[in-house]
Amino acid sequence: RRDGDLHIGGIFPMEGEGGWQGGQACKPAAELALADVNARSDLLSGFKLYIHSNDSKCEPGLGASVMYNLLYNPPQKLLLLAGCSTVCTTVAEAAKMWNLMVLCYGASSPALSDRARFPTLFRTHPSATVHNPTRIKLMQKFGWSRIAILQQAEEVFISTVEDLEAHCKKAGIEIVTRQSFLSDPADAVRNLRRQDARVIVGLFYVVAARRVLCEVYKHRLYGKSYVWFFIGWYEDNWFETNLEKEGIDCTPEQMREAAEGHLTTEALMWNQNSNQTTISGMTSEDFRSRLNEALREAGYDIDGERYPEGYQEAPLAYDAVWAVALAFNKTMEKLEKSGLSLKNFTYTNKKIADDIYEAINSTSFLGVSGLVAFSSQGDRIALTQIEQLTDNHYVKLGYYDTQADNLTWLERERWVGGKVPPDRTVVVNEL
Ligand SMILES: CC1(C)CO[C@@H](CC(=O)O)CN1
Repeated sequence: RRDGDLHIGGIFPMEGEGGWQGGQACKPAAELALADVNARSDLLSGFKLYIHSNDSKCEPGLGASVMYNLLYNPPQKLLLLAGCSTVCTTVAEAAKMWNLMVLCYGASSPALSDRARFPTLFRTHPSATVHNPTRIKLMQKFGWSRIAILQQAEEVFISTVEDLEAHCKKAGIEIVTRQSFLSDPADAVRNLRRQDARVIVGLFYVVAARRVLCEVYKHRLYGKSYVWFFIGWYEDNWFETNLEKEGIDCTPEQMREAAEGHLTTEALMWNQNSNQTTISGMTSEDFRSRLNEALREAGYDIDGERYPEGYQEAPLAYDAVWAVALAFNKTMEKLEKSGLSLKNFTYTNKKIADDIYEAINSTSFLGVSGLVAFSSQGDRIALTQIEQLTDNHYVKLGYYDTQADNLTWLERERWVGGKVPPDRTVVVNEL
């Protein structure tokens, strides 16, 4: 019989001004998973898993101090869960000194895909680069081989664009111009028109996206001769809210007109097949109901559509705890063969750390966020979803499985001009 307790650290972004406060929904989701794995007699039998957590406010410094407090206060922790790219960068860079795995449920930065800097990092949240093969696939599908890029000067978008450029080069797609801006996109948008850009990939946070869209309206860089790729994880009506508050001098009608027809790409975070039973015995819709119940109890007005931040990513946190439990289970079985257990883990014991690494590295299970598996860089392997804004609401156009290079297309796209916009000015020779 094995008995005892297994402890991990949880660093959740709950409050804070900047960044992503996704811990608000992700912490409750992780706690649901903790209850579920502890209720399973066939998992970690004889052991109970505990999460000791604190708020990072999505600030790397505070995240670091939360980590030190977790490590220098008993009981000893076996692994760290964390959210936010900035916090994961700091925590994952330091954790290797304690032989600790770090599992990030809310970090999209491409910079984290680096085994040299982050040898023990895994993430159930896909890298922002997961959009790029999908963008290329769509360009090939619609015959666009001449594109432009408009990006906000933020680390996550800079490294995503570098990855996109590499994909374009490989696919023989020409980038006629790459414009970036800090916070005011006016000049950058004007330059797009000068370069006669027609197919434009836009990479910016949602506040900058509203500024871009108003400039696009003013420069008439929309309609039947243009195609915009935006990021798909903004809130649904992002282009008509907060206009006054953010000093956008376009009306909701003008914003809607400029937005009509744009495409979006995003990583799938909720298993699409809603009646498929996952490892927990729940479907992703069962999970949604349980999460909503937990959030109501925490005081969120879910029925009034007042969702906490991180709701979209909650399945990633839920599945992260399952990945830990399954990896510990696998490690325990292996250690038992040599008369050891996870209770023998210490911060200086690289041997057991390597066993835990191996176990996480070979993860493969169906979670509420879909198939959970990691690349050799510890990145989440995920499907992407493509949508188009038609008559002011988002229509699902299809899904893309990069690994299998399989595009599921629903034939629902509609073009303002009734046909696929060309990627350049088409000269019609008079006969
Ligand atoms: C899709 C998004 C909003 C991207 O940023 C992640 C947070 C981060 O990368 O810091 C959370 N999920």
